[in-house]
Amino acid sequence: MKMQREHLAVIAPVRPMFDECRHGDGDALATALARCVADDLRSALDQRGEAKLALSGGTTPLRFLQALSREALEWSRVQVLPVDERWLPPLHRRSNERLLREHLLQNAAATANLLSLFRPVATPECALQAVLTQVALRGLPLDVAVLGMGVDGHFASLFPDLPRRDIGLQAGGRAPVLAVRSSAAPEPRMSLTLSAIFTAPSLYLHIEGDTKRRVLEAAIEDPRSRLPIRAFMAQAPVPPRVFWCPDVAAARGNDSAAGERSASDALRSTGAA
Ligand SMILES: O=C(O)[C@H](O)[C@@H](O)[C@H](O)[C@H](O)COP(=O)(O)O
Repeated sequence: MKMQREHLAVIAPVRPMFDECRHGDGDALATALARCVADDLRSALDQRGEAKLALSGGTTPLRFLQALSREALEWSRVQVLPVDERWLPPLHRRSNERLLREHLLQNAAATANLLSLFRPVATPECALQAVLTQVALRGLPLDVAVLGMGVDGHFASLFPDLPRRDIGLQAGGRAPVLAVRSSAAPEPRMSLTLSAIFTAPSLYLHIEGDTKRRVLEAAIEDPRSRLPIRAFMAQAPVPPRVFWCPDVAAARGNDSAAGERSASDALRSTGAA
């Protein structure tokens, strides 16, 4: 994979980057990120009369989504889509669609339009062509993409054991959506690929805790790293803006032993452990 070294040079001074992107705690981080994303959406609405926003699931985004839902803008002209979906019914507690409906599509953002990556069929593979067509026609190009990251260095549902890295983790990958099965995920997934995520001129990475910081630092500093987040940071057409706060997660107990194990596996895989 060709690494854009000049780009890494931009973000490579990692510790200063973490000084710049550091926010006191999860609440301050969520508010700051919501304001930046809302400004990006307003710019897109001013320029084109529409805006397209891709958001991650998981636990980190909750306060961010709630803060974003309170931002005043023309939400009825905003298309929101998950960067990935667990292959579960939209009412399931682990559904990312449910997360967005419950935490973003409320308050000012109640009128936003949600593009689902889920279809009521048995597997993501069965729905892939339909979802791919809809994402290509209605979801892209994005204006803003906000990614999270697992302690194993995954983002979206692009995990370290992804078999089709050429499609999922190459900027020039031939498909915007991929059906994913991974030993790291309890259910099959549908995920945007880097080629779809990179259509956004505004890229954000939203992470909390020192464990994720160490994984990200190691991935940025090691050109041999095969962690998915390395593929994102190294190929991004614009420098991703990292929003990070220190170990709030540890205080909440999110940096669990399992999380530490995955992180040390990830660090070992980059030779940084
Ligand atoms: O569907 C998902 O789970 C997300 O899209 C995923 O990529 C998430 O961003 C990371 O797993 C981090 O999750 P946490 O915020 O819960 O650590």
